[in-house]
Amino acid sequence: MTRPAHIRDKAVDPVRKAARDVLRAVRERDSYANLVLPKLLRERGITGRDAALATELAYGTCRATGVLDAIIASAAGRAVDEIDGPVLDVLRLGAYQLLRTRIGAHAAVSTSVDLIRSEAGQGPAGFCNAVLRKISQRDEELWTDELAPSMADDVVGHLAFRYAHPRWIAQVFADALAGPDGGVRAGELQSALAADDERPIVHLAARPGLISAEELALATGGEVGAFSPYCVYLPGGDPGKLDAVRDGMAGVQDEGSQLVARAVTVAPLEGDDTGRWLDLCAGPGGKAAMMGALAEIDAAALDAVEPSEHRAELVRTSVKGLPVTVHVADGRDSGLSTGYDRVLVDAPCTGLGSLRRRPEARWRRTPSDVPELVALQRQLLVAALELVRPGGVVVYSTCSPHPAETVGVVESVVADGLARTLDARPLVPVDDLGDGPYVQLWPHVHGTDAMFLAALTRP
Ligand SMILES: C[S@@+](CC[C@H](N)C(=O)[O-])C[C@H]1O[C@@H](n2cnc3c(N)ncnc32)[C@H](O)[C@@H]1O
Repeated sequence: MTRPAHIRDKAVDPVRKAARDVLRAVRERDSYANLVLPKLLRERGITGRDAALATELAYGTCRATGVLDAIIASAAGRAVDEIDGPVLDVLRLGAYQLLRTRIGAHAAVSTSVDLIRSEAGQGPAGFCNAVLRKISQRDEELWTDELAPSMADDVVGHLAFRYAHPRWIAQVFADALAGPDGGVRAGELQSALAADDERPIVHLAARPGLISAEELALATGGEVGAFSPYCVYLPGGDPGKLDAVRDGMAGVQDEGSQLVARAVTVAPLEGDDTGRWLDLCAGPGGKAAMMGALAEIDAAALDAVEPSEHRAELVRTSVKGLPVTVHVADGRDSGLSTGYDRVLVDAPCTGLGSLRRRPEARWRRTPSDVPELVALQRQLLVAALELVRPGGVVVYSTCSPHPAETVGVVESVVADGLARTLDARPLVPVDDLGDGPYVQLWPHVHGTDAMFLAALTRP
């Protein structure tokens, strides 16, 4: 029997309800959790510790979805696609609390049952209660022992389950860590997946020429970054509320991305830098803003290309006041004239290197996304090589460590005689980058997203 509205609403915890509503938007509308949640918290006046808990529950549940589903299916005795969506959202939220937080079992189960009952009535609430109680009988370790392949049979499959990644992505990480020539990081899969399963801290980029990283750290209570001279690590809080961010003195940008943008501007050239710089895939404009600020200091000018009008508008906003011209065009056929000294191709990619910053992304991507992206990446790189002058430099980067998107694209262009690789390691102030000539950053080693970069020139 469904209860009257005033009783229904009373029982529901607003923090869990907010997290549940995010999960629902992700499942029903393919929304991005990190766009939905902040808006929802603002609208409902959820702040402080409650906001932190809602964030942990929503993002944590999104990150762990595939593993939670395997456990729910086992406990429920049926596949998750046979469970009603709204009930599944709450089961995921409850299972996450039971397995991956310190919230007591009683609170995790009862708040979940309340959520279901308020919406769907007593029957589904009873089902939810039974499934969550069954899940609560074991911890995550025991469920992993029960449901994951053993380390002896399948290391990658086991670690994928343990650290909540789809198996194919864990395999991509393993391949990338092994590297094209035997790899210095083979054997680091467990650390890599563990770091990718953590919620990352926010990185700020101090706008070069306006504020130093030290000043920004003082102003925000943050800590100066380890590698990028512009980076500040922010321990917590909403970066959108910081004066420095509101005033355009700083932006939110992963330290790895800062290093890529900077690398383009410090790469040695043959001949003088004539000040013609290009960002061929600019939206939403994080790297264009960094390169534009450095261009201003070096008396250079940056052209920024982006085919999507909406994203081009984001670039215009982020480069306001800088010597940057935004072009709405396809980078493969931009209409720009050749002769650039420095070109960045920050190619559209699977984003497998920044999964930790986009909670639901790992469960949405599929291996079938890769070939089309690789074809586009290659075409963009070829276009960049036509736009750069002889002796100029093209930096090719992806926020993905997938070997097909990184080394595969670069080496296919080199094999066709269209480019020669340069050693990218001296462009990045990071030790321990292996044998080169490429740079592959990793969350578990550098605390950055898994950015790849290669430096190329015309042969
Ligand atoms: C990885 S993002 C670039 C991120 C950006 N450099 C930054 O730091 O903010 C790739 C961008 O390439 C754009 N893109 C997609 N197809 C493109 C094409 N054919 N030519 C140029 N850019 C393209 C996407 O719209 C997206 O904005």
